[in-house]
Amino acid sequence: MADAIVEGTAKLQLDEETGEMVSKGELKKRLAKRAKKAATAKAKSEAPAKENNAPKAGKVQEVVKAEPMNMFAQGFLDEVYKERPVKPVVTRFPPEPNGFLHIGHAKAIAVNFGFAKYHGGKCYLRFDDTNPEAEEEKYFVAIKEMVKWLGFEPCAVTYSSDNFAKLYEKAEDLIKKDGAYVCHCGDAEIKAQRGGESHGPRFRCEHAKQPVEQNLEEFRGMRDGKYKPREAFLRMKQDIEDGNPQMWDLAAYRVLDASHHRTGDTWKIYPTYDFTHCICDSFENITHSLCTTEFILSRVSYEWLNKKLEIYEPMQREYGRLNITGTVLSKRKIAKLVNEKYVRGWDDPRLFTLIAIKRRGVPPGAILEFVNELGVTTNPTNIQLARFDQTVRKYLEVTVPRLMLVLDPIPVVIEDAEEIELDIPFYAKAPAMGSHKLKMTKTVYIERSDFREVDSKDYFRLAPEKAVGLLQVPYPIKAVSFTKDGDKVTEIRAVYVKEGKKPKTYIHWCPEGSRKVEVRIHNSLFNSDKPDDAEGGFLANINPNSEEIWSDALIESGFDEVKRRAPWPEAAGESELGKGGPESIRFQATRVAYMAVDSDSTDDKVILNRIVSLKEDSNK
Ligand SMILES: Nc1ncnc2c1ncn2[C@@H]1O[C@H](COP(=O)(O)OP(=O)(O)OP(=O)(O)O)[C@@H](O)[C@H]1O
Ligand SMILES: NC(=O)CC[C@H](N)C(=O)O
Repeated sequence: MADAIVEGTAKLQLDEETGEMVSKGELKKRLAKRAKKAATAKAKSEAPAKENNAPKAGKVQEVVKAEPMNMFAQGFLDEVYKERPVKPVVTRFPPEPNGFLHIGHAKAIAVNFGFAKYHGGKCYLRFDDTNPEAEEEKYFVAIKEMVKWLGFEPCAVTYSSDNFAKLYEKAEDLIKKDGAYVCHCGDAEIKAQRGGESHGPRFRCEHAKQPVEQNLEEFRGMRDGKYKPREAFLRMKQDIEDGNPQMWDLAAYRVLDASHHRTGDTWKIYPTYDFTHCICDSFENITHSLCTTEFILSRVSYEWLNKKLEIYEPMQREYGRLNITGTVLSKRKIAKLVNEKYVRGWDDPRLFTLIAIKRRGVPPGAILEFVNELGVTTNPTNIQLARFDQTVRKYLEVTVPRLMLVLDPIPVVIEDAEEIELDIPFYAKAPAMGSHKLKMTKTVYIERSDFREVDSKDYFRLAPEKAVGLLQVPYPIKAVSFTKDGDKVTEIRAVYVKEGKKPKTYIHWCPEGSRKVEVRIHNSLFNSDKPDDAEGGFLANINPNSEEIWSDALIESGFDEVKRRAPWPEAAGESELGKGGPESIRFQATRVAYMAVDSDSTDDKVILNRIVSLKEDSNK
């Protein structure tokens, strides 16, 4: 029987409904029984009206495994390339260094870097740093790190501010071509010129009539500090009659009394996005300037300016934003969560900034797979958190080792057991992952929830006189007695069951001497799928149980080898960096969840984060 069990445990499967490890045959039986029950229920519910084939709200639909790089070979991005089939392709990812990147930016990174890579070209990481008031060193560093972590290497890291002198020259060129004028109007006047609240007729102000020489002189005056902020600004002379508001003589330069992160106090004037972006794209010979659809109207001014300046013209095309429902991505809102201590920081594993997703333990490859699976079109993609988790789960399933971790340990003394050494595969289905030795002791620890003081017919784990298998252990055990302190069971005594049928289920355990760890189980931070729309605002919608802490969990000693061999999986972007952070120590805690080491860990204290549950949470 012993051999049969050891051999058998390698083939055990998780019963997702009960969380038990059972044999293939038993699982088949259970599934058939449940399917029958579900079919009967369905027949009953459909009897009067046969409708509602729509997928159940909140339920994850089957994720079709996408071909890697699929998003470039077909659909929108393929069309974009066909519109301008040039080589080498040159793209850029242009974040503003005014905050941490979020999951939506992962799409932008995958699109821009991926497009160039797919076509054998190159992609710049360009910091769009024209707004000195909002920029900070820590964001530059974090953004660079995230791009690398996702496995991309920019051909160069550039800064819009590196071009301040050249941009200034282009502004003078534009003035000389009578394409810009210095305007002294205030907000109310500008609004009126653009039709006002009542969308009335549009008109230009008197400043638009100024001769080129005067504009040049005044613009130089702006540069030389003759004007205070808002006293003067450079305006492009576009087409005020045009139906597109992006052509209504947009600002090109404004006076700002701010010191710039890179250029210090050199400049008193700073170019706007509308002036800067298309020209920097042109300077860098960008072939395809890919951005999100809120810039569709801006495409007209983008093309107008490069044409007017007679410089190289990149092609701008727009794809749909990626939005995740059930969380907030806005910087202002996350700042509130952080400042008011609802979360541990910008990298709290319950958030969807990229630093948070990274800290939670999600591998970069899973994020790229997620973006690729969703595909790229011009429509915004609104995705439920559960869908993201499902992709991560599938990715981890075949790439990380298995270990036993007990969240809420309770000792079981197996009276007739002797210490034995077991050889346990890291993942039975992937022999290449190898195996590790584990000493099985006379006392083992099992999950409190795997024991019941009173047995019942439909219960298959440990109970008095009921046999249950311990994963990888030669014989099942049955409980013979237990002791309590008040309501709490403090010890179970058990014996081996050496004769008879194989047990129906197997549970995980840890031997004596296992390392104590803290486990943080993260649940959704908000109760609703739309926290922004919640009554009382998003803060009133916070889930009070979004972080559960198990401070006395135990991890088996195989953890040391998993730690030594990280990153898991090896092929991800983080191994290209030469080393992974603590979060790259990933594994599946059998029957518990996918786990990763948290950055709060020290040499003495290991803290684990739940990356994702083993199955979709039933309460979602
Ligand atoms: N949710 C998203 N989905 C896809 N791309 C995005 C998303 N958010 C931003 N991007 C793209 O990332 C690039 C760099 O973004 P940048 O940091 O300047 O964005 P942003 O629009 O200010 O972001 P946010 O306001 O959401 O923090 C831009 O090309 C932008 O279009
Ligand atoms: N064209 C773009 O990609 C826009 C980038 C710019 N930094 C923005 O989001 O404001």
